[in-house]
Amino acid sequence: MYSPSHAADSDSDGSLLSDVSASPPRRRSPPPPPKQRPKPVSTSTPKPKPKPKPKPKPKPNPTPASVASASAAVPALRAAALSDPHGLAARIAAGSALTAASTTVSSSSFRRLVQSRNPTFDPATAFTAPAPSDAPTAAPPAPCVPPAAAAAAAATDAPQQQPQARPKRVHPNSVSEVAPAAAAGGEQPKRARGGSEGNFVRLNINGYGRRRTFKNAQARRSTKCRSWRRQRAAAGGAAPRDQGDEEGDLVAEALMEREKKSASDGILEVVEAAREDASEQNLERLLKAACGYDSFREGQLEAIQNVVAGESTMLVLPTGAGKSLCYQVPAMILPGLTLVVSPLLSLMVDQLRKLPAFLPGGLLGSSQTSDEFHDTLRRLRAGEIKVLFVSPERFLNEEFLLIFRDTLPISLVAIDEAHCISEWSHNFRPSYLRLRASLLRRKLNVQCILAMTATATTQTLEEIMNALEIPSGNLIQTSQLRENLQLSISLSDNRLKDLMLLFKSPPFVDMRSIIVYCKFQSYHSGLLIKNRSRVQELFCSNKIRVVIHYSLPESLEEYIQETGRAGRDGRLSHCHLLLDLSTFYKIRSLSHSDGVDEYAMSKFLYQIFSSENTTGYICSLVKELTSRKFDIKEEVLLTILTQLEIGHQQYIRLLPQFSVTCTLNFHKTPILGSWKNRSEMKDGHYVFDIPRIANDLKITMNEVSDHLHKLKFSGEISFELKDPAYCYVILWRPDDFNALSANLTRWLSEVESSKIRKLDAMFALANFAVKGCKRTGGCSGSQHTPCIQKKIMQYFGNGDGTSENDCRTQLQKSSPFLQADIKVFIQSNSFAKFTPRAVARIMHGISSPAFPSATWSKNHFWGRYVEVDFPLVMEAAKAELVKFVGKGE
Ligand SMILES: Nc1ncnc2c1ncn2[C@@H]1O[C@H](COP(=O)(O)OP(=O)(O)OP(=O)(O)O)[C@@H](O)[C@H]1O
Repeated sequence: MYSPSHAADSDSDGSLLSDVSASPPRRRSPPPPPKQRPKPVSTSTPKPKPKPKPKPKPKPNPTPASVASASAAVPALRAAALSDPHGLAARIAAGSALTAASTTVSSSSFRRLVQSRNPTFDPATAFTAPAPSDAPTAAPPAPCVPPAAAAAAAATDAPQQQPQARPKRVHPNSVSEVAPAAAAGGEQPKRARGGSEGNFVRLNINGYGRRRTFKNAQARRSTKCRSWRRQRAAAGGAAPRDQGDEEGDLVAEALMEREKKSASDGILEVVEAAREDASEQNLERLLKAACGYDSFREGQLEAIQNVVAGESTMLVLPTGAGKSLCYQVPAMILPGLTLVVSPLLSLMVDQLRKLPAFLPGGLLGSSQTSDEFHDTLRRLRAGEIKVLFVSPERFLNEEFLLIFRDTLPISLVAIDEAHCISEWSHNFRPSYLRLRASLLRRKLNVQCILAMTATATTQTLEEIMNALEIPSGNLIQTSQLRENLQLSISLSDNRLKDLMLLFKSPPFVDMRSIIVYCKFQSYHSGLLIKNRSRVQELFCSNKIRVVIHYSLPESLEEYIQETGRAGRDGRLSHCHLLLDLSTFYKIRSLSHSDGVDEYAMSKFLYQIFSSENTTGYICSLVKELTSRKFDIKEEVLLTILTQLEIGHQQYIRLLPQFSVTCTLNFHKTPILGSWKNRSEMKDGHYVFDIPRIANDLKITMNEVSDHLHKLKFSGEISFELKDPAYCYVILWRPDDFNALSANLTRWLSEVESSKIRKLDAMFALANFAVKGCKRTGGCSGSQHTPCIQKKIMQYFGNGDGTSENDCRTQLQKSSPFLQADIKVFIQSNSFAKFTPRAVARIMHGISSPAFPSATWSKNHFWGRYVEVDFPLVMEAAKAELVKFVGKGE
């Protein structure tokens, strides 16, 4: 197993650096097997939808046995690591374990848990308290009051002293007003009841009150008019139902009756009608009743009908065109849960807030507190959530899958910003790599996927549809451009001055709400909270009329997305781009910050699969340490690990990230024998590695952590967790490390090239507008709407997303002083172990984990050659390093 101390030792030769001496001899890697290409994607605008084709019958739900046999295909892992890796099942069943603080160590469930997993575990030795002198001598602090106890005390005292305030009615999806729930036992926020809100929908459209096995995939397009009731009865009727279910049904039925009576707005009736027959008329009635809109916008109806019929669909609508509605309406109709995967917390919060009032939503983000997480879990299990927003990081990890085991049927997975799946998109996200139809089907029994994006080239669309197994006939695409945007560009050598001038000149001078996109500073920097909320509100309420790009966007996709923030209400709006060369060079340089040398990749792979890391055991890589050691950014480390998990061969299984080093102090209970043996004493504290304890005791890291929390809440210990790490279990060791590292390096370098091509295409467009446009096709002054639109259409119509670009001429091919400067630089910093890439990054002013800007930007060569193409600088550095090493310096 990897531990921080090992990390420090294992690269003692420092040989990762100064790798100019040839990499270890290796066989050339075989190219990865060719990807299966989907049928060609039509990009006509808008595209008439082909007649529905008969589809193969959806596969029946895998039985638990079939799921078990599928998972048995991978090498056997320890039961402990697989069965309940985070103790979630237990926590879900028993409520929050953290609040059960009264248990003592000797009677704790922890002991039973360890014994059940590890029969050879000897509690007598493990839990025998050593002599008191072994315990740290620090004076015990005042006993902590467990939060649950404090909450309970507050709950019993408070009402006697104060008259009860009338509960405030809140929108069920109000983000700001719903306080995070206290741990179990604490008071939960009250939800709005009655009328057409929360409960009404929970009971009537969730279907959780009764256990149905309805699967929307069973609906066919040709049966859109088939009764939803009949489908439900057919699918669910045969399943044996136990008494508990029947009771649940009765309760649900009774409540449904009650709620029906109070449903004054008749939404239930409209929802039922749309379930019976998802015709245009019924869906429009639902749209009117639920959202208040009279008609669907282009693409919406078709997408909704597709999804309701259980057909996976790719939806490409411009920003602000109303993509969210395409999962909201199906969520009202479909019986199970709708999961929405979204890349940014702010997006999720915004979408959650915008759910119709009676469509209850929840959120599971990667930065949630444990209380928030447990509150969402509780609401999920209580059937109070119909639409769940999930971050891609949370999605499909073991902890997440456990939530859905057995209980919650999922009708639809909607993937927002689906372009993040494709490494050829402008915004590739490693965590999106896990979103594959095969995985969704296997792990969550999801049959229907809705992928949504505002911008994607044909190559990106192909890749998304391939990964999500969306038939080419199910692409719904309208123009990626909105007609109400006036696009202008001007060349600037003093952007701040030009920005100020712009603000003072028409039409910008009359505008009250403006967004300025700056690459290197966020919108709220330096804003007072009041102003910041106003900007946020304007941003969310579609009232932005002007967008100014102070820096060049990194791709045409980004340009479209960002300009798309303006005029979302359809009114004429203005978008101006200030083009300057220095920003272009800076951004282009930064595009090289993710690259990895093959040699570093190979060393990293050896670390992952180090012989200390036993197959089937929990292994960890401390993020910061590993990143510095291999000079690879943390996101790139994660990308590589994810590839090892989801590639053609599954080498590892990623576990949730965890802080793996624990520093412990005992206040009451002397240290557990088993833990003591595995700890080091440092400055009077016990320090141990959580994965090591988990592996030795055959329990999960979450179980170790839960136990620590219990002891902490009962005032027996205090502890600190540090060293956030990537955690994984090895399933399969690579046969050929060299081939694997060559493949991964090549893949990363292709991703990097694609990023650069996109930036170059953006630059080419802007450069053409300011220098090449003859202003004959309707362009005038800095107004370039016609020529920009034309170029954008060409770009998106072009298979690989590239377009002719003239930016390369802007980059210098070389410089007479480059070689000499590199020589001086290397000689004057001979203490450092450089790679050619590291030298080139410094010459380009790019910070990296091993050569951070905080240290290296003081060097006067920092960023000096930003205008010379990066690969050329790398070549020059390599030549100099070879000479330097050759001389034995
Ligand atoms: N059929 C409709 N009629 C009127 N307004 C609609 C309709 N559909 C959606 N809208 C409104 O359009 C606005 C934009 O919708 P939404 O946020 O779903 O757009 P989007 O396509 O997801 O945009 P982005 O790509 O920027 O996230 C919302 O205020 C929404 O209520």
